[in-house]
Amino acid sequence: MRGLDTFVPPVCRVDISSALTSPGHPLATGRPRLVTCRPAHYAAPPKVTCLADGYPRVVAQLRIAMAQVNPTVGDLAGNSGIVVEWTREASRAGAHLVVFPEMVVTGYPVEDLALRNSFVSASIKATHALAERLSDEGLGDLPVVVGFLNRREGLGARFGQPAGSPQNSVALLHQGEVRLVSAKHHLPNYGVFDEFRNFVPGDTLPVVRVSGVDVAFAVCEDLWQEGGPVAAVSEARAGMLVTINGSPYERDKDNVRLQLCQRRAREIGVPVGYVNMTGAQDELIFDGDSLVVDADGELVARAPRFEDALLVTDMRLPEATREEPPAAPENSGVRTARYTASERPAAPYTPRDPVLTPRPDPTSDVGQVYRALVTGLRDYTTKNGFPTALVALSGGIDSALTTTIATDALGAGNVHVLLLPSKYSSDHSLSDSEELVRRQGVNSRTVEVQPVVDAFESAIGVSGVAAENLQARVRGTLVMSVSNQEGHLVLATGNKSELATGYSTLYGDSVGGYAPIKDCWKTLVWELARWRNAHAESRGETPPIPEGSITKPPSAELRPGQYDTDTLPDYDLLDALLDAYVGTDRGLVELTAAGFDPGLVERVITLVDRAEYKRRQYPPGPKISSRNLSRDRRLPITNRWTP
Ligand SMILES: Nc1ncnc2c1ncn2[C@@H]1O[C@H](COP(=O)(O)OP(=O)(O)OC[C@H]2O[C@@H]([n+]3cccc(C(=O)O)c3)[C@H](O)[C@@H]2O)[C@@H](O)[C@H]1O
Ligand SMILES: Nc1ncnc2c1ncn2[C@@H]1O[C@H](COP(=O)(O)OP(=O)(O)OP(=O)(O)O)[C@@H](O)[C@H]1O
Ligand SMILES: NC(=O)CC[C@H](N)C(=O)O
Repeated sequence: MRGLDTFVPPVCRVDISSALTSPGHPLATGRPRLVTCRPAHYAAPPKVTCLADGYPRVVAQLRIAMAQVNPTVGDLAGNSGIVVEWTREASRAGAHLVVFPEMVVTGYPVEDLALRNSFVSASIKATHALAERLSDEGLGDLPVVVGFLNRREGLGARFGQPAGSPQNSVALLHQGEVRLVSAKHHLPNYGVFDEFRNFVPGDTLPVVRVSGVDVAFAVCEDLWQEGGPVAAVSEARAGMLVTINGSPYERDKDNVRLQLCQRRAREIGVPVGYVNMTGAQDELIFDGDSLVVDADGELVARAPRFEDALLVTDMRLPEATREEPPAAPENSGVRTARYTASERPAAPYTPRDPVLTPRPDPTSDVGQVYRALVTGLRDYTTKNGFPTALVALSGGIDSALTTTIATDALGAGNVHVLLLPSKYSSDHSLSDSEELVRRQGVNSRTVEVQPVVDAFESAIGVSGVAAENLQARVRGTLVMSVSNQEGHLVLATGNKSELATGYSTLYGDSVGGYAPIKDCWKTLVWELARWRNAHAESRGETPPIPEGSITKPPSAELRPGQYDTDTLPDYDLLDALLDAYVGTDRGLVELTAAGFDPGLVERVITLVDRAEYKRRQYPPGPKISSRNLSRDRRLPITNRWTP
């Protein structure tokens, strides 16, 4: 039995060319969210493409629409509605083909919902209903490619589902029917992904002949791995490869994706289209960034980031010449193959090419992180049905930035802040908070915490760190009570440096439903605040964050004259060390060899390892790094191993 690495799947084809009429529409312009691309070479005489067999191909024209949209997990009806709406837009734009992201019908990732028979059945039903609805609404002639959750019949042993095993699949909808189905071949199982737990792999390459061009499809990770469907594209003599993706945002990943598409296009000698989703799902943010590269790897078209968009691109592609009957089995196009334990899950992709391409997106790296955080907060809040958010505002940078992200995501009217001074709060704590409230126009109220702290103290008698933490816990209780009473989502304000070292109070400042900056090192928190203020200034607006909140030395203000640097090293050094430890799994020996002081390394490693229990209880928050402190890094709490 061949392993996944070398397995080249058979091709399943469907030819729908004859059913298609010429689009005959001019490219629509000026429509909202429609990005049309007419690459320079479009107007030039068609290039004659020579394939591996040396035969020149006639060149056909294909107008392909890639819909970068924001589905919601589990909202099958809402997601189907999105597909219909954007298909209509693609039809207006005269597209020959419209392609949606990975598992757009169910939302992505569905995690263990994939293991529920009822959910798989609902997804299959919704996909068939979607094909019918598209036809009923006069859109049946336009081939629509969607990702959905399917099942492989007769292969249920591994998942204990008599009806069959779940598959992350792609479907072609055309003229009221699901015409072709095929499943993702490479299942990512690293970082945040658990697809080997949830799906069985597919074993076919789907190829659709549309307007005379053979277009092959693959699903996300299939592009990242050697072998499998992408390797079969040349053998299938397809004229273009289109991948449907649910590729989460990480800093610097846009370049990696572009280079990957470029490399694959050169390898297989045909253009590559890449459609990704937008929005956020729990901790993951999807930044869109859909793109098309030609057979030489040149960037032809690129959609905006973090925004829904329809990327319409005119391609000149080799016309399919082989007289070949569709090879798809009668109904689904899926061939069954025995799944064996020798098939391994996909390994992480390591870019091989040096980063040569200049960053095409003009937005700065920090600006992109900021947009990602806003997207994450907006979608978590709205998709979970919260109209408003609540932050405890201390005048420090963490709560100031958290409030600002909330204001940008939800609007000032939907953001509430509590000012909760205690006897240790500095004057600037209140004045900086009040200044932020004035600048942003959020809803604010002040509650003195001291009487409540005093009442607790007299009831149980606490001292030292326990007394310090009591203030934080009283604040946490007040914030949760207001949320409970009024229905706001509480935002925890902890940053990644605090989470890593355990520098927060359990059931105190760590309470909340969502933690917008939990994947941002403290040094990045300052950068983000400066970026946001500079961005406002560049637009002639008042900077939203008071300068004092950015420049003051960080302090928990739990006792007089307390500063973070009393117990933690300077944040530049701390963050560099934390990034090396958390981000790369290096231990004491390697970190010391890298130049960090051995005593400091030992101290920091101990802090990080001991705080695992706190991190497990911390709210979810948007992932922006290649290794967050949630699913990207899974460590035991009970652990006597020291690295
Ligand atoms: N393995 C484990 N599994 C489950 N629970 C475990 C545990 N180990 C300890 N615990 C429990 O955890 C509790 C101790 O944790 P906790 O109550 O949080 O308190 P603790 O970690 O002792 O102290 C909090 C630290 O965070 C600092 N802080 C607090 C607030 C804000 C900021 C800031 O600047 O933002 C900094 C504060 O100055 C102090 O250094 C104990 O009750 C202990 O029983
Ligand atoms: N006086 C206060 N009023 C309201 N909330 C407070 C107050 N002090 C602390 N908090 C809450 O507790 C969180 C932890 O704040 P703390 O002052 O301990 O240090 P921090 O981690 O540097 O945060 P920040 O930079 O926001 O001050 C704050 O972000 C805020 O949400
Ligand atoms: N959905 C997927 O298969 C995602 C995996 C892929 N490597 C990515 O992050 O883009």
